[in-house]
Amino acid sequence: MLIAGEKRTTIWPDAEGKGVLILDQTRLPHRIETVLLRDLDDAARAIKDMLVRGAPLIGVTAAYGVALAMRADASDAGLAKARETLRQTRPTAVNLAWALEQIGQFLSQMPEELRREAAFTFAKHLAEKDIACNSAIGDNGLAIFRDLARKREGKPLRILTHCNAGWLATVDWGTATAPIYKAQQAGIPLHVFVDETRPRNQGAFLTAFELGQQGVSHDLIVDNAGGHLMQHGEVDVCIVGADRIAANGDACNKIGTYLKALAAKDCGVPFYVAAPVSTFDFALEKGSLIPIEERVQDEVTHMSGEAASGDIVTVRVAPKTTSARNPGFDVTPARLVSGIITEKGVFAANTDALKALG
Ligand SMILES: CSC[C@H]1O[C@H](OP(=O)(O)O)[C@H](O)[C@@H]1O
Repeated sequence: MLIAGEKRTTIWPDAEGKGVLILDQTRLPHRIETVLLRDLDDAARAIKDMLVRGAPLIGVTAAYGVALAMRADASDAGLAKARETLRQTRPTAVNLAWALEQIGQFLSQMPEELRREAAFTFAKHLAEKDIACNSAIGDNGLAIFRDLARKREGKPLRILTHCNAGWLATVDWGTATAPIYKAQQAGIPLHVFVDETRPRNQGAFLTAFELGQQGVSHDLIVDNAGGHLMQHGEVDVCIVGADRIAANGDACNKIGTYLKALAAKDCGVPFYVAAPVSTFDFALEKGSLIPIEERVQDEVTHMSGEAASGDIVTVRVAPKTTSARNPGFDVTPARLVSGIITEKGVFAANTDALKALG
């Protein structure tokens, strides 16, 4: 359960064996609520409707979704159906396809009668691996933050991040936030500028919530303020997550990331992408080939929040006659990326060393 300072987690098997519990991220920050996923359809819906989100967490949830499916039908056909149902939920984060391939290969090699228990064991393994992986990303990113902090001569290191690549986007630690939490633990003074990240407000709702829970100094900013702060020397480093990274280091992340990278380049601010190797898609030579999820218009024409009554409400903010475009992600070219922080180390984009990870 997520209590500041105690074990953080976003997904865990129900102790009574009824299914898998998740933190319902559509209710944060106003409500801390869990949802029990009982079957494949529950898991698919949780990913598609973003009760769980974030590339690594989507992958782990999909693995648990396969495990839930095996309880109903552990046949080859049942396994194929589970993989296809979950694959169709969201197209951009490659961790989804990666996790389904991993658990699919693992289960297809064993007799049906063993798959039910083995699937849950494998999903738990992926979850534990995610935690270790993100902790290593944190350690590798901490080295960068230490170097940058030295120039601050005791004043806070000022970090800008976009969307939520925090522990809420993973099983724990996060990717972009892992170096932040490690730096906090190491006693490095820091302050984080949190992009609100329209339209789903993952920054305002999730990253701000996380940092508040952990006691990390931060300011929420509108998405369009980041360039101004960088122009005025108020940002020392940008760090973001990723949903899919092409073989050349082009990084696909939440919509608006590309604009931050452009501003960072123009202002001489280091711009880092933090992601596990499982977020790389080495089959794609460049980022323009990454499928970009187009989500529903209502996410743009409406906003949700907590009313004075304490109810969570959604209101229309655009005229009824106004349509909307809602691409969920954009691609930051490798030339704008200072480095990619992985569990295996920090790599310059578009290099042979990076490609050798594949
Ligand atoms: C650690 S991956 C986080 C990544 O996923 C988010 O997308 P979404 O909230 O739509 O799942 C966003 O792109 C984050 O950077």
